[in-house]
Amino acid sequence: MSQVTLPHDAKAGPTKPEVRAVTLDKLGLRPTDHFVDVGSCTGSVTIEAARRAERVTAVERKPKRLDVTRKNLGANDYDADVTLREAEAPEGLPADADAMFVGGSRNFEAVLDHAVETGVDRVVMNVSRVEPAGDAIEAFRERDLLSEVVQLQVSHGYELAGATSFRSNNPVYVVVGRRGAEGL
Ligand SMILES: C[S@@+](CC[C@H](N)C(=O)[O-])C[C@H]1O[C@@H](n2cnc3c(N)ncnc32)[C@H](O)[C@@H]1O
Repeated sequence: MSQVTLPHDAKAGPTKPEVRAVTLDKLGLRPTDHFVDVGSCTGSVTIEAARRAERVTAVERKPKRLDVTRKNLGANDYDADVTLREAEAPEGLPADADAMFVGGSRNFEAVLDHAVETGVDRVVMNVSRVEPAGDAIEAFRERDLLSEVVQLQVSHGYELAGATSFRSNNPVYVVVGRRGAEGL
């Protein structure tokens, strides 16, 4: 399968490929799944999911960014039935999702409530700042969703004076939830 290509940019930028790889692994998408991407922005996660799941709903509050999702989807191959919704979640969330990625953190507690109420099986939320990460972990725990927290620190090599040095990205906290999880 070809790499995800993102010819259209959005201010918030995509979830980085290495972080997407771990995120998608933790979501454990199945061919029959309905996946929902909260805060689709560039569509990078939407596209990856649309290659794995049967149905995908992408929800994005900013119309210009939803347009970027649409255009980047158009530049990639995928098999899923994809629905795009301009809404601020929990508004616009489907009631029959199996797996959910929370890439946009507005109203995340209400989004998690919706996930619990509608029986979403797997929920992953990515957070890059420490205090919001703590809030997210606590919110998952309170809802019996908390299964795992992974801190990712990705560095890319570059040539420096004839040798290889590394430039590091900010750490990302991947909060992994499963319905009825027993906690950490
Ligand atoms: C960090 S970006 C997500 C990046 C995305 N995963 C990608 O690869 O391009 C966060 C996005 O979520 C959107 N957002 C934040 N809270 C939201 C909500 N409650 N509902 C819908 N969109 C939301 C923002 O407008 C922004 O575009």
